[in-house]
Amino acid sequence: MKIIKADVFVCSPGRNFVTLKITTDEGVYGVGDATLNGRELAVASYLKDHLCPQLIGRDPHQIEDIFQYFYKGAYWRRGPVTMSAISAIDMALWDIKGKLANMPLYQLLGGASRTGVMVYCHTTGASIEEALDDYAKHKEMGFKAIRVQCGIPGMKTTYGQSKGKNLAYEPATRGNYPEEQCWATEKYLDFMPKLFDAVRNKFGFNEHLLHDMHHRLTPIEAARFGKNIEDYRLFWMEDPTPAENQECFRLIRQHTVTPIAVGEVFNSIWDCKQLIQEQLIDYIRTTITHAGGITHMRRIADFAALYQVRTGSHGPSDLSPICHAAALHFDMWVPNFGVQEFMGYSEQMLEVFSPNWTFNDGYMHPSDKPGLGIDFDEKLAEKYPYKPAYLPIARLEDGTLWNW
Ligand SMILES: O=C(O)[C@@H](O)[C@@H](O)[C@H](O)[C@H](O)CO
Repeated sequence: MKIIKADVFVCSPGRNFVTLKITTDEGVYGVGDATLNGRELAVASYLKDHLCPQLIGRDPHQIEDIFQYFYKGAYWRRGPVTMSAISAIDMALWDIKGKLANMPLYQLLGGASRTGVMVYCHTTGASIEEALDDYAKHKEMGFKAIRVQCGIPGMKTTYGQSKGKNLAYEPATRGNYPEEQCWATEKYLDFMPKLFDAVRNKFGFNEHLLHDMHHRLTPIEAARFGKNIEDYRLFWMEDPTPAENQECFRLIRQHTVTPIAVGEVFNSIWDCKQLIQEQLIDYIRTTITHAGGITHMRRIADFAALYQVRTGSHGPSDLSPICHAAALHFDMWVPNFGVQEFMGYSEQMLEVFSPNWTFNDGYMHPSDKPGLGIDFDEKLAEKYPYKPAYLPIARLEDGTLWNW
C-alpha cells in the first residue's frame, strides 16, 4: 500500500483550521489537524512545501518510521510549526490504520481503560454574578469539571473573559494585528480568590474546579496565589508562570499543595522532562495537534505515568474537531488520564467536520467507527476561506509587554 496524495486545506468556518488529508492507492484516506492559532499559514506551508511531497510513495502502515523520518530527518528538531505539521501526518496515518483494521483508534491503542472521558468546560463572565450564572448553566448540562474565569474590577480586559453576553470565550481577533490587552497582577491576586469563594459557597464542592492563570505570574506570585486558595480545593491551577525555565516551578511547589497543570504550548517531551521527573506538576496538558501526534503523546504520557503525573490535554476550539476526536480515543485508552478540556464547537464548524462523539452527563465517548471517526467536507470548507486572525498580546499598566 502506498500514499498517493497529501492535501492541505486552510478554512475558516468561524475560525481558522488547517487540515491534512492523506490518500492511499487503495482509496482509504485519513485526516489530521495542524492548526496553530495565529500561525496557520506557516504550518500549511511546512506541510505543503516540505513534508507532503516526501510522503508520496511511502507505506502508510509505517507510522513510527514516518514520525522519525520527519522528526530526525529535518535536522532542525522540535518547535511548534514543525511539530504541528508532523502531528497532523501522524493523526491521519492512525486514522488510516484504524480504517484498515476496521477498529476505532482507542481499540488499536490497547482498548478502553474507562467507560467515558471526563471533560471540563469553560465558564466565564464580566463579573462574579455573571460567572456564577454561567457556572449554573454548565452544571445543569452535566459537567463534572468546570473552569472558572471572570472580569477583574479596574481592568478593562482580562484573560478568559467572553466578549459579550452569551458569546463563547474566543481569544483571537480578526485582522492583521493582535488586540492589545492590559494586565495588573496585584489586582488579579487580590480579586480572584473572591470568585472561588463565591463558587464554592453557592455550589459546594461537588464539581472539580479549575482555573487558568495563562502564564501571567512570576513564580513567587504564583506560590502566594496557590497558597491563598488552598481551602477552595481546586482540581488545578493552570499555567501559573511561563515554563520555558522548568526549574521555576520548584519555588511554587515549595509553598503550595494546589495542584498544577502545564503544557498547552509544549511540543515535545523535552519541554516537560524536568517538570515531570521532579514532580513539579500534577497534570501534563500537551495536545495531539501540537506535541507530535498520537505517537509522541503516547511517549509523553507513559513517561509521566512513572511519576504519577496525569494527562489533562488542551482542548480549546482553536484546535479542530479532528484533534478533539483523536484526543477522545487517546483519553479512553491512556492509563494515567486526568481530564480533557472541551470548549465545544459552533454548528458551522461541526458541519465542516462532522464528528461522531457523544456527550453524556459530563463524560464524552469517542466514535466507535473505524479510525478517528471523523470526516472533513472539502467542498463545504471552500466556502470559508482563511481570514487573518491573531491571539492578543498583554501589556502591564505602564506599557511593558507581558505574557498574554
Ligand atoms: O486553556 C486553554 O484552553 C487556553 O489557554 C487556550 O484557550 C489558549 O488561550 C488558546 O488555545 C490559544 O490559542
